[in-house]
Amino acid sequence: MGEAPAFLVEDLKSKLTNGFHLKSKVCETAVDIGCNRTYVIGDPKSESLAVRVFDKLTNEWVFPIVLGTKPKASKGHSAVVLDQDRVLVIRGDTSSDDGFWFLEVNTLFVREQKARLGTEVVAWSKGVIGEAEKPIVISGPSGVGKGTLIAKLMEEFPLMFGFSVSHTTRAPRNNEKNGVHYHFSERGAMEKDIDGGKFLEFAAVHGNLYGTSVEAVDVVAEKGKRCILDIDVQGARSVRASSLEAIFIFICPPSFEELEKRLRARGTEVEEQIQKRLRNAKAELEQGASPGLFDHILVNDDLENCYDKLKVLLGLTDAVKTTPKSELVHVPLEHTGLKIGEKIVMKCSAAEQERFVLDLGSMRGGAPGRTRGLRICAAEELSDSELGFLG
Ligand SMILES: Nc1nc2c(ncn2[C@@H]2O[C@H](COP(=O)(O)OP(=O)(O)O)[C@@H](O)[C@H]2O)c(=O)[nH]1
Ligand SMILES: Nc1ncnc2c1ncn2[C@@H]1O[C@H](COP(=O)(O)OP(=O)(O)O)[C@@H](O)[C@H]1O
Repeated sequence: MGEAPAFLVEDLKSKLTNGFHLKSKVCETAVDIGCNRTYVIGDPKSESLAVRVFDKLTNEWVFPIVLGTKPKASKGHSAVVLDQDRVLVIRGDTSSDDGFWFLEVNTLFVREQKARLGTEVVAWSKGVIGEAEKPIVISGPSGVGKGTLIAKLMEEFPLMFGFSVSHTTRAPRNNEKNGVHYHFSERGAMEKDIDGGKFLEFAAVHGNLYGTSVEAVDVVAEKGKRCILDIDVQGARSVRASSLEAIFIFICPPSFEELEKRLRARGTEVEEQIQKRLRNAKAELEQGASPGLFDHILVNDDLENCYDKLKVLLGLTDAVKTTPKSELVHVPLEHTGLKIGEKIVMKCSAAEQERFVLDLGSMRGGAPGRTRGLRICAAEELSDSELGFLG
């Protein structure tokens, strides 16, 4: 594979000196990161946001493994280098809740995956406007009442909460539906997806494999709902260490005897499994008390009482706060932009008067999850010199 045709790469590069310009119908862009690599994004044929890398040291094209939830195809996009770790890709002709995507090329997550997979890796992370409500992690020993409490939340607030459907190698219980309670999986297939970086966390629990896929969390966020994860203490530790900021709640039984009584009364495990779960419960109860792991510990004695406390923790008792959805804007196919510090000043073609600022100053998170905290503000918030660019 010879040298990239210079006209292709040069033509495609965002003109970074004074901003970047998307000529309408441009389905391929190129940006330089570092002195040896040009990242080419897009494919004119399929309009997909495929990624390939031209390595100037070897004069070879590199086709990386692409992780994370991928953006949909786009009739045109623009690309601007934010720093040595990520490129902002703006999909034209979309609304702002699906318009801003981050191609991560050297973040900690990408570097970890490169080391693990031993090959070139990039990862997409979808930009989320505003501060989506934090996900909620609920842990506790088998039989304590996690599922019961979560079911009550989902029933009372169906539009607010979404359940992160885990994968597991455990066999389904009589009342459990595949894709609803769990994605019931073969161990081999699940391990392959874990190796492919598709899981936020996974753990061996009671002799089975359980895991939360990135998609499982994104699907809930995609619906604008608050994600609830029912995962064990090992999973809680992994999420605590990840870029996914969450609220961590541990549910305790009023006594060990009561826990055993509930587990037996539920009638879903055979004796051997009950014994295993009770043995594990002792360790889980200790873990639940570990400093800095869980934000809240709730004793599930009387169910209604515990449920009321859970709602207080989640701020559900007073008039439900409707966080004002930040103004969604339309990102037209043809747009021009200028990166000024942590702001992207967007100006649209003459025909469209939209002009707005994408403020990245408080963005955080990232692949394999989403990049949150983006802010859209009016151009009027700009200084005169910044406005000067808008003409
Ligand atoms: N780490 C992790 N644990 C999970 C996940 N899904 C379920 N678990 C935990 O696995 C344990 C067993 O779950 P399950 O077999 O449904 O039994 P239950 O606790 O009696 O409902 C529970 O502690 C769950 O919280 C997951 O995606 N990741
Ligand atoms: N506060 C409670 N008092 C008595 N029984 C309860 C209480 N909470 C849950 N249960 C019952 O205990 C059993 C285990 O509850 P479940 O939600 O399946 O626990 P987990 O999901 O933590 O394994 C179920 O039969 C449930 O109806």
